Amino acid sequence: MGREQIPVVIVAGFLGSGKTTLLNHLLSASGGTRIGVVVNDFGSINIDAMQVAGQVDSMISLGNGCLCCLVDASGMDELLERLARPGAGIDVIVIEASGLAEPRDMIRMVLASDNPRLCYGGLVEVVDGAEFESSRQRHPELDKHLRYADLVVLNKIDRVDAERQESLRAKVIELSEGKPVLPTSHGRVDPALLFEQRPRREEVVRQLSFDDLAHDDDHSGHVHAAYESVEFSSALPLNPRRLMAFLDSRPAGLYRVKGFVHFGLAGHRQKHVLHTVGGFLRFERSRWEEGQAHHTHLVLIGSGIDADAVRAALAECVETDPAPSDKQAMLLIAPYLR
Ligand SMILES: Nc1nc2c(ncn2[C@@H]2O[C@H](COP(=O)(O)OP(=O)(O)OP(=O)(O)O)[C@@H](O)[C@H]2O)c(=O)[nH]1
Repeated sequence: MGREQIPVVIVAGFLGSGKTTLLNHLLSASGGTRIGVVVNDFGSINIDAMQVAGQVDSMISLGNGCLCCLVDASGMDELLERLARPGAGIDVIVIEASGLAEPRDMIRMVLASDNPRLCYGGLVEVVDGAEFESSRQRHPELDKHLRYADLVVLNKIDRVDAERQESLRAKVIELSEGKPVLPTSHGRVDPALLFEQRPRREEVVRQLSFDDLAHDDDHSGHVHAAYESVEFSSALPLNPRRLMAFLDSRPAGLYRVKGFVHFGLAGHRQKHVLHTVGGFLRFERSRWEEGQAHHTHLVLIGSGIDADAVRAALAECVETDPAPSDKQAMLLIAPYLR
């Protein structure tokens, strides 16, 4: 079986919003997941400490260049190629965009990559909750950045009065057009939201861990970003038309869908691995493991989603025809097949 694809997650956000803090949190809470990091300003990341802790296996610095200026997609490809080479053993790549980067260009560069080992892992836009209104006034383009986000981390919520938090969140949801918005402090997002977590590898000698090195260990009173996770399984095949209708109209708050689907149509009985991040959708055909019963299993993750409604909508996608023959329906899947 081939290696799983490596998601490339872009962390963007205005200057000082907390991108580096979020990245440091992901590194310290990643367990055994190996994160390859691309940063273009390493001033604030304590690289020596991370290397001591064995948390960062590969790090590529772009010095003082702005990442979004690398518009030549092949340049980005090369950069990602180095982190994606099988020998590096990297599970996920996180690009920390400089505060001035144009998120749309960053997404385009990642999507343009033709490296089959990589997949788009989403744009995480970090917002400084405390400075939100004043930053918007000075930089109206920030509103647009929110629209491109797959997930918005509403950071520094500890600096926002309790009575203002709800209206602030509502405003960010409105500007991001319904994207999942997670209020946090110190970027404490559950890494499971962004990538698969692996158990800590035993060979990593834990003399000194990043947790030990991190300065603010006091988690009391900190907000942990809340999200919902829904699981759906079916031993019966799914109807491709109905599944595509569900995916086309999925709520904006549904950040990720991952898993595999069984469409019981003759000629299309392979395992269809499904991966969505925000508005991005991809199917990949794969083989069922030896002896594995053909079935569907999906995990759906989002914020502000109605778990029962999502489950009910998926139940509606179950094939009712005992001998499905609508092969045309697979044409709806074809544009998303890799
Ligand atoms: N009170 C508070 N401070 C925070 C929070 N998150 C980050 N900070 C502080 O805000 C400052 C900026 O955080 P960074 O993580 O460096 O922000 P950044 O987005 O990487 O900044 P640039 O690289 O300059 O764009 C640092 O002093 C952080 O310690 C938070 O949730 N609450």
